[in-house]
Amino acid sequence: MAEASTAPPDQRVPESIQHSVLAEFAAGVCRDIAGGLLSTTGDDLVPFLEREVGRLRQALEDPFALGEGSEPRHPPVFDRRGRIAVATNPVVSHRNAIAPPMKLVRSGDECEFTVELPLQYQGPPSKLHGGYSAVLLDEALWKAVRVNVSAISFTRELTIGYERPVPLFEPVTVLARVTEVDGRKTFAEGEILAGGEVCSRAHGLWISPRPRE
Ligand SMILES: CCCCCCCCCCCCCCCC(=O)SCCNC(=O)CCNC(=O)[C@H](O)C(C)(C)COP(=O)(O)OP(=O)(O)OC[C@H]1O[C@@H](n2cnc3c(N)ncnc32)[C@H](O)[C@@H]1OP(=O)(O)O
Repeated sequence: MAEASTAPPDQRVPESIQHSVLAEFAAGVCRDIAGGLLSTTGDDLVPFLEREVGRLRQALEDPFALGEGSEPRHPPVFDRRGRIAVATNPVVSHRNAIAPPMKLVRSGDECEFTVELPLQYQGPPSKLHGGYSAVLLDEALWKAVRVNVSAISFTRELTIGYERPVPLFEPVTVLARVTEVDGRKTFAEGEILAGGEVCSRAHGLWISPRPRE
């Protein structure tokens, strides 16, 4: 994820808001195509693809169809060196078609995210692939560390417990919090919940790299 820019406000956005909205809309269409390719077969396939391409074509021809005044969630920014930084994060970026995207709803001592996973994340039928549960938890626990510890840290260890399957096609909650800070080491834990029940638990260690000599 791109770190917030310290550039003056008039230099923060290197493209028009409309283009940023269009890019995020296009990422959404890509997500819908990715899911639709797994659930649409035979005679339905071509009409499905035509519909999705049509949505994109319409957005290109008439950007206002995307909703006047709508704001991009993750517009590119200039970084401290003046380079364009696009939010590439594969879990939370609205501009990355790979990301579901998982949305931050609360940030503080505990971080809370919500996400609804479509078919392209399936492991067992209608359930989330376990590796992807780890991806969601890694991101959420990293965020809790980022919010509560000043130095940027990287995941050194991550342990996941799978207690119940995580359902697809419905909102799930991901919670994360720091449990201990010890010098460069930060320990954190978190859970994925569906319908108020814990599905997966995680704990791990994040380390900020040794300062350069
Ligand atoms: C740079 C600018 C970027 C700007 C923009 C950033 C944006 C960033 C966006 C990222 C968004 C990603 C969100 C999801 C999070 C990821 O996915 S992060 C990516 C996955 N993780 C990685 O690639 C990390 C790979 N590992 C590494 O690079 C290095 O191991 C680390 C983590 C930097 C640590 O290296 P190190 O400083 O050499 O660590 P080391 O000296 O071995 O250990 C440090 C201390 O921890 C202790 N320790 C090590 N392991 C353990 C353990 N298991 N238990 C207890 N203690 C331990 C050691 O004994 C040592 O203790 P002391 O000797 O200090 O007492």
